[in-house]
Amino acid sequence: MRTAYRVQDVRAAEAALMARLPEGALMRRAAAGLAAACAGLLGRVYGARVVLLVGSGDNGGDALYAGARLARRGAGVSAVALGGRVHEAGLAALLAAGGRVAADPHAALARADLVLDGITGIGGRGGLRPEAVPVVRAARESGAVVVAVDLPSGVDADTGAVEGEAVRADATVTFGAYKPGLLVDPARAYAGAVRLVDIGLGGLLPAAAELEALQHADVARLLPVPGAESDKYRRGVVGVVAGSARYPGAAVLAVAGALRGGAGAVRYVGPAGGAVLARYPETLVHPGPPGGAGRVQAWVIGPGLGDTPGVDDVLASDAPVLVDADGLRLLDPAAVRARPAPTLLTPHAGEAAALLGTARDEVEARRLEAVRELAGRYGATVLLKGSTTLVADPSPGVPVRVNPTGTPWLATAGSGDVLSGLTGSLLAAGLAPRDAASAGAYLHGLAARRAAARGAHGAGPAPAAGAAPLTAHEVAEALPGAWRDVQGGGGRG
Ligand SMILES: NC(=O)C1=CN([C@@H]2O[C@H](COP(=O)(O)OP(=O)(O)OC[C@H]3O[C@@H](n4cnc5c(N)ncnc54)[C@H](O)[C@@H]3O)[C@@H](O)[C@H]2O)[C@@H](O)CC1
Ligand SMILES: [K+]
Repeated sequence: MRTAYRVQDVRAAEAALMARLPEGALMRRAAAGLAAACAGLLGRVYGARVVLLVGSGDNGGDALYAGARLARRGAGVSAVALGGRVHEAGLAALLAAGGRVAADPHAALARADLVLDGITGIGGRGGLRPEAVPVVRAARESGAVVVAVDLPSGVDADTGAVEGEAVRADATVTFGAYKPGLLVDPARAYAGAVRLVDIGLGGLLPAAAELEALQHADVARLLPVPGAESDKYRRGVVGVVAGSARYPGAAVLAVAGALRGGAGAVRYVGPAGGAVLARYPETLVHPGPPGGAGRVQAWVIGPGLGDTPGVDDVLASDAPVLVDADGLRLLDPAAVRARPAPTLLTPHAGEAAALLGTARDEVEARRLEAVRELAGRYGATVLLKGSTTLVADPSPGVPVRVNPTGTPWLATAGSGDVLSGLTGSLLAAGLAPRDAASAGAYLHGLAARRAAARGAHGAGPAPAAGAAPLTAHEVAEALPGAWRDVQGGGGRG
């Protein structure tokens, strides 16, 4: 599991560690890790041209010390100062190692092989300052590898928000712990490949992280495994209320996901039973209303409903309920809060904005705040879909989960219906809402990657390149392969 911590928690841990160590020891550790990562990216350090963008704080100090290490190994290193002052000891170390201050920043950048962005780290406030913008653009356009020190300068470490311009890095070398902005969009997209350098903060960070990203082994532990005694009822029956005369396909896709989520049976309720049975004869179908459909351990309601029939009926049940799409319209916070069983809401940014009474852009810009706010308001677990899908628990202090398997290929019609069915099925199989949502998002993303990489049915690890457009059905059909990937472990714990 990857965990990310807020700046105040990272600073507190650093302060506690610094009190036990000689002056400057932490920065030397950080700089050593940073220089090693740069050397790896350069391949050959001797003769390489490195430019340091140096702000006025310790982030610039890290860049200067790392630059000194690279200069000692034969790199040509020059520093461009962008703040009112520079880290004095760091600059002295660079000069002593044979580095220099760039006479002409733009000329230095034009010839650079690698640029280290040490403008701001966790102390940065607001976006990039105007004077830094042309320099950062020149770095990006130079063709050099851009490595962000701790964080891409200009992004908000705690929220992942990006105001104005920020450094677009190929890689980020972060110290001590991940920060939320490295895992949540929009900032995550600026960070490139993120590498964590251990500076010894472990044990000094709070017990509960701000953010968690599950990996294969974590998801494998959550997935339901049928016991020898299991029958379909013990494995859980998921009820799917979806589709309409106008949108029968949503019913078929939600059922397609539900059949691959570990529940023992899928009960479809609604007017699209014929279309569902034609594709999945193993489904139990009922025309409705949901109250008369028979026993279920969890409900999914919303995909393709067109209107909101059955929502009140389902919310009145004492089983866990997943509400998606049309089911989210006009959803009353008081009715959700009053439920005796858990509720899981799965909006995309537009639906989340409607529930919060704000604009979609606002939600996109501040995803972490939006998902927490919704979970608090509805007293429900909330899965906010998007390029970095987030899952928030209604209890404060519980880490938000961020899904690491997302892919732009998932932005395809009907893929959300598959996710609803899959996640509802995991709920019916007995997973807690937060676990069902995060395991569902993880498998769904992995399935999309598999399907985009080489069609739905192949086995074995998916290649990284050569992806092609995919349909929601292919995502559903790739789910069993995604389960096998996760259960196989692949060493990605
Ligand atoms: N505290 C520690 O123990 C360690 C800190 N380290 C480094 O220190 C960094 C934090 O250092 P600081 O607290 O000095 O903060 P930063 O260096 O991140 O930034 C603060 C400085 O930048 C200026 N600044 C703020 N916003 C700005 C903006 N938008 N544009 C330009 N300048 C801006 C401030 O006036 C201040 O001088 C970490 O990100 C990490 O790189 C590492 O060396 C590891 C150890
Ligand atoms: K930086």
